[in-house]
This record gives sequence, structure tokens and C-alpha cells, in this order.
Amino acid sequence: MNIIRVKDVEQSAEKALEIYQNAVQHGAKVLGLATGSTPIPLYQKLATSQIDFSELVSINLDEYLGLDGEDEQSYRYFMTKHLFQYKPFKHSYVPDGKSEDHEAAIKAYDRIIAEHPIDLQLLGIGRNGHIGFNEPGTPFDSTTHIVNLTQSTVAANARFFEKESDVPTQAISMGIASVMSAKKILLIATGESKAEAVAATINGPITEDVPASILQKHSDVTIIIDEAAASKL
Ligand SMILES: N[C@@H]1[C@@H](O)[C@H](O)[C@@H](COP(=O)(O)O)O[C@@H]1O
Repeated sequence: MNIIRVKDVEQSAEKALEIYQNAVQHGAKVLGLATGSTPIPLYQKLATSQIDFSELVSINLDEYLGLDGEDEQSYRYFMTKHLFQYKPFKHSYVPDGKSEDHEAAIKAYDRIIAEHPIDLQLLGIGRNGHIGFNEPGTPFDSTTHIVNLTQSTVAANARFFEKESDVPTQAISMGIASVMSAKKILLIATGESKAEAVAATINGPITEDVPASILQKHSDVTIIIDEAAASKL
């Protein structure tokens, strides 16, 4: 694991931008993307950068179940708002949260991942160590699947909704094995609320109780953390 400690959120985004510029210059064709508040400063820098994504494919980690791409709370909408409207990709895949046939949507997404091997996978991390929507206890060999969100995750994501009861309780998420199949992984964590999850991910045992701890087994992981997120290392 390559740990990059930075002073603050601004520096985390600057460092992450360098990694994207380098990856695209070296031929990256498929970018695995994440949502949540952590990647927003990076997306702002990518949106105003000189990088051309029009020949690249993006594959998002997850989507709430029951929301379609036009719903302002959906992750497809989030990605369009923060990145795709400024920097269109050749194709941007986001799991289908509105499919009537979840099994078909899951199989279709696994096929997309198999046909478009991810060169650089961006991750945030949940306060409980989840990656994507892979909550604690998710098998490390999981591929795309339907997840039941923990109360901690629903509460943490409620800030984007009118009220907590509006937060979907299920999602469709790339599995941990899907994430680990990426050639390169970049995890960004900022803020005190992630300090415990970061410490468990970097120094803790590899356990399904902390989904991100599996990253210790990946050959090319970079973790960018600010001082607050590094405070329990
Ligand atoms: N599905 C997303 C994750 O991909 C994200 O990493 C996490 C942390 O979000 P934030 O960066 O807002 O703390 O929230 C959600 O659960």
C-alpha cells in the first residue's frame, strides 16, 4: 500500500488529480468511479482539467435500488452533476437501480466489468469501512450484488435526502472481488470520521468485518489521507 499523507482536502484532490493525469497519459481506458462527498473536490479538478475522457469508459461502483438516473438522489445524477456534464466519457456505466429483474441487472453489470477491465478504481470509504456499498460481512469473493444498507450507512447518507426515511435501504453494488480486479486502486479518505476505518484498513487484520482491509492484498493500492483521517494511524 502506498500511503500519501496530505495536509487537507484541497491537497488530497491535487494529489489525486496528478494520479489521474498520469494514468490517462499512460493509456488508462477504463476508470472505476465512486460517489459520496469525498470524491467531489477531485471531480471539480477533473472537470476543469485538460484531460479528455471522450475515448474512455467509466464504471461506477454502486447505485441505490429504486432510483433511476433522473432522480436527483441517484448516483447517476450525482455523477452527471459533478463530472459527466463537464467531461463526457465514451460510455459511463452505472448499475441499474430501477431494473424489474435484479438478477439480470447484476449479470449485465458483471459482464460490463468483465468486458471492460478497470485500469484505475477510485474508492471512498464508509465510516464502518465499507467500499462501494459493500457493508461489513460482505464476502471478499463477492461480485455485483444487491446489498442491504446498514443503519450507519443510511444515517451517514441521510444528509443528501429530505429525511432519513427517504434514504433507500438497498443498493446494487460492485462486489469486493470486482473492485479487487482493478489494475490500480486509489482510495481517498478525509476527515476525522474516517480515521478509525482508515486505521483498520491499513493496520488492522484482513477481515470481512472491515471490507476495505482486503486492499492490503492488492498489488497496487494508493491511499490518500489528510491529517484528520490519518489521526488514528
Ligand atoms: N456508496 C458510497 C460509498 O462509495 C462512499 O465511499 C461512502 C462514503 O461517502 P463520503 O465520501 O460522503 O463519506 O458513502 C456511500 O456509502
